[in-house]
Amino acid sequence: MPATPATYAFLGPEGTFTEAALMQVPDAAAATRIPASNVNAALDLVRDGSAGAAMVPIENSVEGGVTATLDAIAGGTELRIIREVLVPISFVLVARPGVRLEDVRRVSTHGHAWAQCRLWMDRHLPTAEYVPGSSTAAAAMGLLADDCHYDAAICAPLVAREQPGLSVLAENIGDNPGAVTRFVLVSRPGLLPERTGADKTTVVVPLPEDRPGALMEILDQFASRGVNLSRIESRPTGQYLGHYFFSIDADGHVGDARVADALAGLHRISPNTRFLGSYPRADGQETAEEAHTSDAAFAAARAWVESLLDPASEAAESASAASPTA
Ligand SMILES: O=C(O)C(=O)Cc1ccccc1
Repeated sequence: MPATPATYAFLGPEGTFTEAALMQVPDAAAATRIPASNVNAALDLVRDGSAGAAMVPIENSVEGGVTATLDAIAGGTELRIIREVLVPISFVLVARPGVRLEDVRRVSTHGHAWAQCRLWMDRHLPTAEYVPGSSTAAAAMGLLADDCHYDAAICAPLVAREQPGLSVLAENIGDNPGAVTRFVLVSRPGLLPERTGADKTTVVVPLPEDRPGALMEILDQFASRGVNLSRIESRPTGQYLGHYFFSIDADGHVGDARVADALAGLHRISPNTRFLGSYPRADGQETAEEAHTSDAAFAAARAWVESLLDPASEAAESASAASPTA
C-alpha cells in the first residue's frame, strides 16, 4: 500500500461533496486539507508536491463522467488513482434569509448539481437562469458576498445547516433520490495499492487513427481475457477534430494475470496507453473469475508455450505435468 499522504487537496471550499468524500479516507480528519478552486488546481497541488494526494469527483450516476477530471488526469504529468469513494448525494436550494422561492431569478451551483436538479427546477423555477459555479459550496458561500449577482444556490444539506447566513428554500431537490457520485483519490506514481480481489483498474487509451475496427480491437483485449468493464467514455484529445481517447475502468488489478495481459495487448494496439492505477473497489464487490482466466490458467499457458521453445526446461516439465494428457 502506498504511504498515506499527510496533506490532501480537494475541490473546495469546505462543504463540497468532494470534502465529504475526502472525510471517508481514514487519516484525512487529522491531516492537513487544502481546498482548491477547481479540479485542475487540486491536481496541480499534487503534481508540484504541495499535497500528497487530491480527492476529485470523477463520475456520477445521473450525469456520467466529470469531464474536467477525466481530461485532467488523462494528460499532463502522470498521476495515479489510489482509492475510490462513493458518496450518496442529496441537494437543497438555499438563499439569504427572507428571500422567497418566488423571488428567485438566478441560481448558481456546480454544473453536475444543476444537471441533477433539472426536473425540479423545470417544475418549480422554470424561468430561473443558471449561473455556473466552481462547486456547490462555493455557490452557497457566494450568496453571503455583498455583490452576489444570483439569488439562490444548490448545495449539500450540511452547508446550509452550518451557515446561519443561509436558509433552506427546498430540500431533496435532486431528480434521482438514489444519486451517487464517485470520487477518486489521486497521487503521484509510486507503489500500487495491494491487490484485494475486489479491485478496479483505470486506463486511458488513445484511439489509433485511420485503423478500421480499432475500438473493437481495444475492447477485445478485455473481452477475450474475461475482464469486465464498468465504465468506458470517449473524450476528444483536444488536438484536432476527430481525435479521441477512451477512458476505461476495468474490474481487477494489474497484478491479476488477465488484466496485465489485457494491458499488454492495449499497449501493442495503442502504445501511448496510460495506466491510471489499480485500487480497491469502494463497494468491496469481488471480481468474478472463470477458471480459464485465472492466474493459474495464465501461468500454465505461459509454461506450455515456453516448453515448446525449450523442451528440456523446467517450464516444459511443469507444463507437461499440468497437461490433461500427461
Ligand atoms: O461541488 C461540489 O460540491 C462537488 O464536490 C462536485 C460535485 C457536484 C455535484 C455532485 C457531486 C459532486
